[in-house]
Amino acid sequence: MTLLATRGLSKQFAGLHAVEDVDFDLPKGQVRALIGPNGAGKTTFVGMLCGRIEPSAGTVRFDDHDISALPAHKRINLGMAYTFQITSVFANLTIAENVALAARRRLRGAEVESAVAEALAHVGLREPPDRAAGDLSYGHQRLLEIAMGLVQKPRLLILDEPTQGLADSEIEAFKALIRELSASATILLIEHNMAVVMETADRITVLNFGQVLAEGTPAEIRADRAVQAAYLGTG
Ligand SMILES: Nc1ncnc2c1ncn2[C@@H]1O[C@H](COP(=O)(O)OP(=O)(O)OP(=O)(O)O)[C@@H](O)[C@H]1O
Repeated sequence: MTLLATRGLSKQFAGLHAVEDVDFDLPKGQVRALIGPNGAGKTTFVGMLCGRIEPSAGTVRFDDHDISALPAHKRINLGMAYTFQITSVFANLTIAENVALAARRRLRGAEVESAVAEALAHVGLREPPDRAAGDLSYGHQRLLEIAMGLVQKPRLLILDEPTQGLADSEIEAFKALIRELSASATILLIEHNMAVVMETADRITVLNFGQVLAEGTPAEIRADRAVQAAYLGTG
Protein backbone atom coordinates (compact mmCIF):
# COMPACT_ATOMS: atom_id res chain seq x y z
CA MET A 1 0.00 0.00 0.00
CA THR A 2 1.24 3.49 -0.87
CA LEU A 3 1.34 5.75 2.18
CA LEU A 4 2.59 8.90 0.48
CA ALA A 5 2.45 9.92 -3.16
CA THR A 6 3.18 13.07 -5.11
CA ARG A 7 2.27 13.87 -8.69
CA GLY A 8 3.81 16.68 -10.68
CA LEU A 9 5.03 18.31 -7.50
CA SER A 10 6.89 21.51 -8.34
CA LYS A 11 8.23 24.62 -6.65
CA GLN A 12 9.70 27.68 -8.26
CA PHE A 13 11.45 30.42 -6.37
CA ALA A 14 11.54 33.54 -8.55
CA GLY A 15 11.93 31.48 -11.69
CA LEU A 16 14.34 28.93 -10.18
CA HIS A 17 12.97 25.39 -10.45
CA ALA A 18 13.86 24.11 -6.97
CA VAL A 19 11.61 21.06 -7.44
CA GLU A 20 10.27 20.16 -10.85
CA ASP A 21 7.48 17.75 -11.69
CA VAL A 22 8.27 15.09 -9.09
CA ASP A 23 6.22 11.88 -9.06
CA PHE A 24 7.06 10.00 -5.90
CA ASP A 25 5.53 6.91 -4.26
CA LEU A 26 6.45 5.72 -0.80
CA PRO A 27 4.98 2.36 0.20
CA LYS A 28 3.98 1.77 3.80
CA GLY A 29 6.74 0.33 5.98
CA GLN A 30 9.62 1.34 3.71
CA VAL A 31 12.75 3.21 4.71
CA ARG A 32 13.39 5.55 1.80
CA ALA A 33 16.41 7.77 1.52
CA LEU A 34 16.28 10.98 -0.48
CA ILE A 35 19.71 12.04 -1.63
CA GLY A 36 21.20 14.52 -4.05
CA PRO A 37 23.84 17.23 -4.28
CA ASN A 38 23.53 20.46 -2.32
CA GLY A 39 20.70 22.54 -3.70
CA ALA A 40 19.05 19.56 -5.44
CA GLY A 41 15.71 20.42 -3.87
CA LYS A 42 15.45 17.86 -1.06
CA THR A 43 14.48 20.24 1.71
CA THR A 44 12.05 22.08 -0.56
CA PHE A 45 10.47 18.75 -1.53
CA VAL A 46 9.88 17.61 2.06
CA GLY A 47 8.74 21.12 2.98
CA MET A 48 5.93 20.63 0.48
CA LEU A 49 5.12 17.18 1.88
CA CYS A 50 4.78 18.65 5.36
CA GLY A 51 2.83 21.74 4.37
CA ARG A 52 5.57 24.18 5.26
CA ILE A 53 6.12 25.22 1.65
CA GLU A 54 3.30 25.83 -0.78
CA PRO A 55 3.83 24.04 -4.10
CA SER A 56 3.74 25.95 -7.36
CA ALA A 57 2.02 22.92 -8.91
CA GLY A 58 1.20 19.29 -8.21
CA THR A 59 -0.46 17.19 -5.52
CA VAL A 60 0.46 15.34 -2.33
CA ARG A 61 -1.56 12.32 -1.20
CA PHE A 62 -1.23 10.71 2.21
CA ASP A 63 -3.01 7.47 2.98
CA ASP A 64 -5.00 7.98 -0.20
CA HIS A 65 -6.31 11.41 0.76
CA ASP A 66 -5.37 14.51 -1.17
CA ILE A 67 -3.65 16.63 1.49
CA SER A 68 -2.28 19.26 -0.90
CA ALA A 69 -4.39 22.03 0.65
CA LEU A 70 -4.04 20.97 4.30
CA PRO A 71 -2.03 23.17 6.69
CA ALA A 72 1.00 21.64 8.42
CA HIS A 73 -0.68 21.00 11.78
CA LYS A 74 -3.47 18.99 10.16
CA ARG A 75 -0.90 16.86 8.36
CA ILE A 76 0.77 16.19 11.73
CA ASN A 77 -2.60 15.10 13.11
CA LEU A 78 -2.90 12.62 10.24
CA GLY A 79 0.34 10.97 11.35
CA MET A 80 3.20 12.83 9.67
CA ALA A 81 6.13 13.84 11.87
CA TYR A 82 9.28 15.57 10.78
CA THR A 83 12.52 16.98 11.98
CA PHE A 84 14.30 19.71 10.10
CA GLN A 85 17.85 20.81 9.42
CA ILE A 86 17.25 23.84 11.57
CA THR A 87 16.31 22.47 14.96
CA SER A 88 12.93 23.50 16.25
CA VAL A 89 13.38 22.66 19.93
CA PHE A 90 12.45 25.28 22.51
CA ALA A 91 15.81 26.31 23.93
CA ASN A 92 14.43 27.59 27.24
CA LEU A 93 12.46 24.44 27.99
CA THR A 94 14.04 21.30 29.37
CA ILE A 95 14.56 18.16 27.35
CA ALA A 96 11.57 16.48 29.01
CA GLU A 97 9.32 19.52 28.55
CA ASN A 98 10.08 19.65 24.84
CA VAL A 99 9.12 16.01 24.36
CA ALA A 100 6.07 16.40 26.61
CA LEU A 101 4.82 19.25 24.42
CA ALA A 102 4.89 16.93 21.43
CA ALA A 103 3.39 14.05 23.44
CA ARG A 104 0.38 16.15 24.45
CA ARG A 105 -0.75 16.11 20.84
CA ARG A 106 -2.07 12.63 21.50
CA LEU A 107 -1.78 11.87 25.25
CA ARG A 108 -2.90 13.30 28.58
CA GLY A 109 -1.88 13.02 32.24
CA ALA A 110 0.48 10.33 33.47
CA GLU A 111 0.70 8.77 30.02
CA VAL A 112 2.66 11.80 28.87
CA GLU A 113 5.44 11.20 31.37
CA SER A 114 5.97 7.56 30.50
CA ALA A 115 5.81 8.29 26.76
CA VAL A 116 8.46 11.00 27.20
CA ALA A 117 10.79 8.65 29.07
CA GLU A 118 10.24 5.94 26.46
CA ALA A 119 10.95 8.26 23.52
CA LEU A 120 14.12 9.65 25.12
CA ALA A 121 15.39 6.16 25.89
CA HIS A 122 14.56 5.12 22.34
CA VAL A 123 16.74 7.74 20.68
CA GLY A 124 19.56 7.13 23.15
CA LEU A 125 19.77 10.71 24.38
CA ARG A 126 21.75 10.21 27.55
CA GLU A 127 21.32 13.63 29.10
CA PRO A 128 19.49 14.61 32.31
CA PRO A 129 15.86 15.22 31.26
CA ASP A 130 15.76 18.46 33.26
CA ARG A 131 18.61 19.99 31.28
CA ALA A 132 17.70 23.04 29.18
CA ALA A 133 17.43 21.99 25.55
CA GLY A 134 19.37 25.07 24.49
CA ASP A 135 22.43 23.76 26.34
CA LEU A 136 22.63 20.60 24.24
CA SER A 137 25.06 20.18 21.37
CA TYR A 138 23.59 20.54 17.88
CA GLY A 139 23.70 16.77 17.38
CA HIS A 140 21.90 16.10 20.63
CA GLN A 141 19.26 18.68 19.75
CA ARG A 142 18.67 16.64 16.59
CA LEU A 143 18.18 13.51 18.71
CA LEU A 144 15.79 15.45 20.92
CA GLU A 145 13.83 16.44 17.84
CA ILE A 146 13.61 12.82 16.78
CA ALA A 147 12.27 11.94 20.24
CA MET A 148 9.70 14.72 19.78
CA GLY A 149 8.69 13.13 16.49
CA LEU A 150 8.63 9.59 17.84
CA VAL A 151 6.49 10.36 20.85
CA GLN A 152 3.69 11.23 18.45
CA LYS A 153 3.78 7.63 17.17
CA PRO A 154 3.86 8.84 13.57
CA ARG A 155 2.95 6.73 10.59
CA LEU A 156 5.43 8.68 8.48
CA LEU A 157 8.62 10.03 9.99
CA ILE A 158 10.56 12.51 7.87
CA LEU A 159 14.12 13.14 9.00
CA ASP A 160 16.16 15.90 7.39
CA GLU A 161 19.89 15.42 7.98
CA PRO A 162 19.43 13.64 11.31
CA THR A 163 23.07 12.58 11.72
CA GLN A 164 24.54 16.03 11.18
CA GLY A 165 26.53 16.94 14.28
CA LEU A 166 26.54 13.42 15.72
CA ALA A 167 29.70 11.63 16.79
CA ASP A 168 30.66 8.37 15.02
CA SER A 169 29.44 6.23 17.91
CA GLU A 170 26.14 8.10 17.91
CA ILE A 171 25.79 7.56 14.17
CA GLU A 172 26.16 3.81 14.72
CA ALA A 173 23.39 3.96 17.32
CA PHE A 174 21.28 6.02 14.93
CA LYS A 175 21.50 3.35 12.22
CA ALA A 176 20.19 0.79 14.68
CA LEU A 177 17.43 3.19 15.69
CA ILE A 178 16.28 3.59 12.08
CA ARG A 179 16.11 -0.16 11.60
CA GLU A 180 14.12 -0.51 14.79
CA LEU A 181 11.72 2.33 13.93
CA SER A 182 11.05 0.89 10.52
CA ALA A 183 9.07 -1.91 12.17
CA SER A 184 6.35 0.55 13.13
CA ALA A 185 6.74 3.60 10.87
CA THR A 186 7.46 4.50 7.29
CA ILE A 187 10.60 6.61 7.12
CA LEU A 188 11.80 9.23 4.66
CA LEU A 189 15.40 10.07 5.34
CA ILE A 190 17.31 12.98 3.82
CA GLU A 191 20.90 12.20 4.51
CA HIS A 192 24.34 13.15 3.23
CA ASN A 193 26.17 10.39 5.09
CA MET A 194 26.28 7.66 2.42
CA ALA A 195 27.15 4.91 4.91
CA VAL A 196 23.95 5.68 6.81
CA VAL A 197 21.96 5.76 3.56
CA MET A 198 23.38 2.53 2.18
CA GLU A 199 22.94 0.64 5.42
CA THR A 200 19.47 1.77 6.41
CA ALA A 201 17.46 2.49 3.25
CA ASP A 202 15.32 -0.09 1.46
CA ARG A 203 15.24 2.18 -1.55
CA ILE A 204 16.85 5.46 -2.54
CA THR A 205 15.49 8.35 -4.60
CA VAL A 206 18.08 10.67 -6.10
CA LEU A 207 17.16 14.27 -6.82
CA ASN A 208 19.27 16.44 -9.09
CA PHE A 209 18.36 19.98 -10.13
CA GLY A 210 14.90 19.45 -8.65
CA GLN A 211 14.12 16.35 -10.69
CA VAL A 212 14.21 12.63 -9.93
CA LEU A 213 17.42 11.36 -11.47
CA ALA A 214 17.15 7.76 -10.31
CA GLU A 215 15.38 5.46 -7.89
CA GLY A 216 16.36 2.00 -6.77
CA THR A 217 17.89 -0.22 -4.14
CA PRO A 218 21.16 0.87 -2.55
CA ALA A 219 23.04 -1.54 -4.82
CA GLU A 220 21.31 -0.18 -7.93
CA ILE A 221 21.96 3.41 -6.95
CA ARG A 222 25.60 2.70 -6.19
CA ALA A 223 26.00 1.20 -9.67
CA ASP A 224 24.05 3.91 -11.51
CA ARG A 225 26.33 5.86 -13.88
CA ALA A 226 24.15 8.96 -13.97
CA VAL A 227 24.10 9.07 -10.18
CA GLN A 228 27.84 8.63 -10.00
CA ALA A 229 28.34 11.48 -12.43
CA ALA A 230 25.86 13.85 -10.82
CA TYR A 231 26.16 13.04 -7.20
CA LEU A 232 29.44 11.37 -6.48
CA GLY A 233 31.36 13.42 -9.03
CA THR A 234 32.72 10.36 -10.83
CA GLY A 235 31.36 9.21 -14.10
N1 LIG B 1 13.08 30.31 0.17
C1 LIG B 1 13.84 30.23 -0.93
N2 LIG B 1 13.96 31.26 -1.78
C2 LIG B 1 14.71 31.18 -2.89
N3 LIG B 1 15.40 30.08 -3.27
C3 LIG B 1 15.32 29.00 -2.47
C4 LIG B 1 14.55 29.01 -1.26
N4 LIG B 1 14.67 27.80 -0.68
C5 LIG B 1 15.48 27.07 -1.47
N5 LIG B 1 15.86 27.79 -2.55
C6 LIG B 1 16.70 27.31 -3.66
O1 LIG B 1 16.11 26.14 -4.15
C7 LIG B 1 17.09 25.18 -4.51
C8 LIG B 1 16.85 23.90 -3.73
O2 LIG B 1 17.17 24.12 -2.37
P1 LIG B 1 16.96 23.01 -1.23
O3 LIG B 1 17.35 23.63 0.06
O4 LIG B 1 15.61 22.42 -1.36
O5 LIG B 1 18.04 21.93 -1.66
P2 LIG B 1 18.64 20.72 -0.83
O6 LIG B 1 18.73 19.58 -1.78
O7 LIG B 1 17.84 20.51 0.40
O8 LIG B 1 20.09 21.26 -0.46
P3 LIG B 1 21.04 20.93 0.80
O9 LIG B 1 21.49 19.53 0.62
O10 LIG B 1 22.14 21.92 0.62
O11 LIG B 1 20.22 21.16 2.02
C9 LIG B 1 18.44 25.82 -4.21
O12 LIG B 1 18.93 26.39 -5.42
C10 LIG B 1 18.11 26.89 -3.22
O13 LIG B 1 19.01 27.96 -3.27
